[in-house]
Amino acid sequence: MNIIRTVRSVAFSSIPNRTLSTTRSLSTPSAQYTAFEVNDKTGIATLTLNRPPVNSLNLELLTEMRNCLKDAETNKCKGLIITSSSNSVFTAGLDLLEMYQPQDERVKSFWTALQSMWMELYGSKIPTAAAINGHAPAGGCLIATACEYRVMLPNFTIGLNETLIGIVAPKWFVSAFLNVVPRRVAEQAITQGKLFTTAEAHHVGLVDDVVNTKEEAIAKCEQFIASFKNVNPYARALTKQQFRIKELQELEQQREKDLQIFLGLIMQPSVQKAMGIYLEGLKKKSKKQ
Ligand SMILES: CCCCC/C=C/C(=O)SCCNC(=O)CCNC(=O)[C@H](O)C(C)(C)COP(=O)(O)OP(=O)(O)OC[C@H]1O[C@@H](n2cnc3c(N)ncnc32)[C@H](O)[C@@H]1OP(=O)(O)O
Repeated sequence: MNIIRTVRSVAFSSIPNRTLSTTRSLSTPSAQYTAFEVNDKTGIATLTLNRPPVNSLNLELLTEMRNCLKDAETNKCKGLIITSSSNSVFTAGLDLLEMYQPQDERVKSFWTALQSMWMELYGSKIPTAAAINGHAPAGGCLIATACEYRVMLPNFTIGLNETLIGIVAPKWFVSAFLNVVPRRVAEQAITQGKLFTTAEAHHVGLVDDVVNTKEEAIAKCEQFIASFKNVNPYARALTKQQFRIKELQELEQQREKDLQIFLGLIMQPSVQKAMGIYLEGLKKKSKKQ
């Protein structure tokens, strides 16, 4: 196995001690919202999202994620697991504050960073797995469906709920969802903005397995990655590419158009109003708790 020399990480207390003896993480001053570790024994990288309270995906977090994904692939890690440092939220999806009353240049960089992160994850040559240890609405579901394997803890929710906020899930969000659930289930769920419970998600195939603890979820992801141990990585990567190249090329060729569609949509006064009301509702709920 290649020895990893460049690993981006933020040290934080929620990394279980169990992993400390066998994992390595090097800090970079710019990594604020992620921890990135590589297990020396297995060669598997773990990317932990760590932007309290709900890991909402802002420009900086998306940029860090992309850098970690690139590092994992460049350093020929055996696979990559994405999880969260929170006990209840995998990620709350895109940071609504990036899209509500946005600044022109920042919102463009934000969307471009999301496109880049998704292309890196969806097109990754190495096996990818999501240990979904909390709620995963919208952008959270996007990250999960970009991975090759998903395992989830009970009593959380996952799905593309954009229509409930008055926004529209872009085509590439839908394509990845369609890879894992039947078309009819997808159409009904996405138009309704349905968030599936863990049990429902398992039933329709949106998640592959359900386990009770984060440790078990990581172990399941490791098992999935280890299932490729006798497979030639080059042949595996090219085969995976055959399944995913269409969506990747479509977005690559239409990045600017996709950005303009996004801007056109979120800048509509009615969409801004709906987003403002939704955010207000979240804040009221949060104060009551
Ligand atoms: C063309 C446009 C396409 C765009 C595609 C969009 C994709 C997206 O991802 S849009 C985002 C969709 N996300 C959601 O709808 C989730 C909203 N959040 C929740 O439902 C809940 O927060 C939760 C279930 C994820 C977690 O619940 P809980 O642990 O109870 O935490 P709180 O609700 O109390 O939230 C704490 C704190 O965080 C703020 N917040 C929550 N989600 C977001 C978010 N996505 N963006 C920004 N901020 C968020 C919430 O307002 C609270 O803030 P404070 O009141 O200031 O503490």
